Amino acid sequence: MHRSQPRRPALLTGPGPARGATLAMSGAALLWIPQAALLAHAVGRLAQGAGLVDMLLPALAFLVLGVLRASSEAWGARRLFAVSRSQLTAMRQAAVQALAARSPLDRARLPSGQAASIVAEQAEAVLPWLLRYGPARMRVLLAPPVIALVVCYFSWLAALILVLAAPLIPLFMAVIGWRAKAASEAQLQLVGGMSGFLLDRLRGLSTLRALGAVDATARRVRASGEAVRASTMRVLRIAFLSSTALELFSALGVALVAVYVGFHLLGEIGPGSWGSRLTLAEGLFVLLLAPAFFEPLRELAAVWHDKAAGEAALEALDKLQAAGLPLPGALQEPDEALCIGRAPSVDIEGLRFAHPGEAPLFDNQDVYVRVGEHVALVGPSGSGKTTLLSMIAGLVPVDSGTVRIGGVPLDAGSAAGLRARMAWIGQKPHVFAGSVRANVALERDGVTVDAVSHAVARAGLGRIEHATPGESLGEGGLGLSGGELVRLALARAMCAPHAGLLLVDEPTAHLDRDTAAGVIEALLQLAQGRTMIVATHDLALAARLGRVVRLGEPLIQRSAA
Ligand SMILES: Nc1ncnc2c1ncn2[C@@H]1O[C@H](COP(=O)(O)OP(=O)(O)OP(=O)(O)O)[C@@H](O)[C@H]1O
Repeated sequence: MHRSQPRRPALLTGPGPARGATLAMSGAALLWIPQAALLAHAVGRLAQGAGLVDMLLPALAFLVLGVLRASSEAWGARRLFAVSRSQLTAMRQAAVQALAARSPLDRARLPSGQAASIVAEQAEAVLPWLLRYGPARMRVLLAPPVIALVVCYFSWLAALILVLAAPLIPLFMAVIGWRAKAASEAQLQLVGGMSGFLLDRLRGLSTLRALGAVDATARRVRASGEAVRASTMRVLRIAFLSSTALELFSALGVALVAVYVGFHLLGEIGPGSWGSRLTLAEGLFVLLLAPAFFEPLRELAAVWHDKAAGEAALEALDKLQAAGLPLPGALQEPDEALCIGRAPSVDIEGLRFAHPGEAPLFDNQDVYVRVGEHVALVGPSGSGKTTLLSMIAGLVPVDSGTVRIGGVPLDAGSAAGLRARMAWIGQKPHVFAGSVRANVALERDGVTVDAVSHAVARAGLGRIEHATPGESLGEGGLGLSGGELVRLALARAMCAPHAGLLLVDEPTAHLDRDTAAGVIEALLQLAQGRTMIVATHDLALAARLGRVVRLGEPLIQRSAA
């Protein structure tokens, strides 16, 4: 697919809120022209025999201009920092919102470790680009042309030397910059890949240990680290090369002007100053302006790789915002006013759905679950049980057909409100690093301490809590058994009294008979007075539910409902 150019931050594209700040920072460089004039004038006067008293006024003016220059730069830098920070925050928010707006079933989403690395770490590279590259670029557009004109007023030959030396610098910078950008992109990709790899392996540490794959994983981590080191060195080499080339050309330019002015003052070189000979003060003035002509170019070169890194980071942020499978109603507040009843019915009509790039999973499927009914959804592996539960939860948009929960059509407008009245109980609930209670409460509004205590006791989680009082559960639930994880999911659902529809995905898979029996009891107790659909291969569980339905057959004839 053709990738569009990354969106440039407004600071670099047009008049943004920080345009004034950038101008103040860049314009400050021009104040060196009157400062140099004062300096040259004072030296000229001294050479003509003036006393130190005559120097007081120029010295004072020089000082005032210096203070003005420093304060204008400081004000601009502070203002630019504030605006750039808020702009970066906005970019991060947009990326996170785009991630949140994608369906959890979207396989094209970046691994969470990589996404986290881009948002938290790589995105920071945008800041130096805005803070240093932006003002440096404007200074290059402003200062050298003005200085060249001023020098030209006194000596066209000195101006010509400056103007001829200048293009060599951007030319070399551009050539080196292409390589720097490619190297920076490769570097960011490597760092992101390594972060993602590390996070995924840390999550699966117990599995790796069980499979005896810890050594192999350690070797891969070492190899990734080595690749990142080599790529960092590549970026640094290019950065050093670019500044060396630049220093060389600017030193040559200044030296040529100095040679010209020196020989001109000695009377060795006549032409180049519009027919009249330069005075000492004029020669000195030209000489003082020559380094200031190259200074912005040197500054730009020093921050050139900031642009490359910033653009690469912006591209990575853009990648996070690429369109994908949407999550219906992702960024909406749940509609509190939706009225679907305490234990809603589920009515699916003419459902058609295919995962992206795959054969249709459902073709004109009808499903109906009555108010308060408990249904077991069975079928061979891959028949679409989990996918169907996901569509009832509004986690993925249907291709065609309608899903109604409690009579309310599930669409982008109603999905958030309907989801707030459902609970999902899966085999692998995500466990956050935190206490058992924090993992049950999940900082949800209205979940009281009493409700959490009650849920922990009813779900049989008290044993883990007492075994590790006040201790944090590991990220991803390391060390928790399959049965304990399902109990945690049950306890979470118990703390959601408004969830009238329970969607349960294989709650007893991989559990021994006794544990499974305990989970089934807890589940049935939780489901009292609620509608429940359970995807399962467990015949013992299916037998305890009101109705068993094979996928591919209508759950109930609509007329019989
Ligand atoms: N996020 C996804 N993206 C693409 N295809 C998917 C996705 N999730 C599932 N599938 C595919 O859809 C089909 C149905 O999968 P699903 O998990 O819904 O079946 P299931 O009946 O729940 O299976 P099981 O009993 O093994 O859990 C499978 O072929 C699966 O590969």
